[in-house]
Amino acid sequence: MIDMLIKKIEELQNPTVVGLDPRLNLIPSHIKEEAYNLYGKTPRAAAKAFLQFNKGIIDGICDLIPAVKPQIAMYEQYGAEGIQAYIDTVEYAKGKGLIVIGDIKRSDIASTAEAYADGHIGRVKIEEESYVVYREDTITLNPYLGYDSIEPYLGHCKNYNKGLFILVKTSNPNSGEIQDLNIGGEKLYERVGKMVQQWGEAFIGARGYSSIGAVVGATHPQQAEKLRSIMTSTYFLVPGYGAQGATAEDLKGYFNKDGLGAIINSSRGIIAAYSKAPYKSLYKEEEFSLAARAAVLDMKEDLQKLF
Ligand SMILES: O=c1ccn([C@@H]2O[C@H](COP(=O)(O)O)[C@@H](O)[C@H]2O)c(=O)[nH]1
Repeated sequence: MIDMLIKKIEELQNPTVVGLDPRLNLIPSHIKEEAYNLYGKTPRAAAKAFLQFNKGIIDGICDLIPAVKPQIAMYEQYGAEGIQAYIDTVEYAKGKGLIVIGDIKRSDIASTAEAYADGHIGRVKIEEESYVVYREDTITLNPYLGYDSIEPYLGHCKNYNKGLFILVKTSNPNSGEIQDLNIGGEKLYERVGKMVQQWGEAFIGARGYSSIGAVVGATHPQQAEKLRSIMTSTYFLVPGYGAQGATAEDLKGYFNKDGLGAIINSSRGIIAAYSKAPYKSLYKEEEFSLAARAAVLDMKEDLQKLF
């Protein structure tokens, strides 16, 4: 998986990931109105509107970026219809050649983790039949239950060429309350980083990086620099650029000297570009897809300053 991702990053000269985090207040009115007219103000309408919006966004940016990251919470809140919109979004993005990072942040005991692993990156078995359900290429996991909670996913990474991004240092303001705790002379996030690096060693691809990556927030550049030095072959998925305030200047320490090692996510900053300066005055609401494209091109240019 990781070699596939690196190949796309290099071809496109762009380490940008676009987060597909639709919310009703970010969906242009013409899409919402059409869905409400057909389905009423229902969870079904929300799900249909999300899918139509996502297709527009994906069409506008699929030739510019290597990957998208749908955030499952946005879909799950609407129940079965929402989940279907998530699955259809994954399918549509893959059909357009994008790598899909499912931001699902799962964590549970091994026997339950097996079910998550089978559904998202493996196969579910029904008697002698087996089915692929969610189809993401890689998913996010929370490691705080320990190795036995991660292990069920690793076999699927090998067997089905999938990947993981495991939370190490998250972008939220209070992440330090737990993740920066001192434990025997080091920080908890450093210890977790070392563990993720070690779990990933059996998954290193042709380019020297592992398919077992880490989530390292863009809002914590000092911690990221430390992690970069510990986790030399681990790819970082970096959320926090844009809407959460991180800028390209914060991101230098997330990359290795080869210019690789990190993919930078922006969700609201891209998908809602049409509603914000400077794009709002250049694009109509109906042109949300063009506005997202312009925002991706600007982000690419911004990140290129780093190299
Ligand atoms: O540490 C983390 C882990 C995950 N996220 C997720 O990334 C996006 C960020 O969205 P923006 O609109 O670009 O702020 C969202 O899905 C988060 O759940 C994160 O922000 N930080």
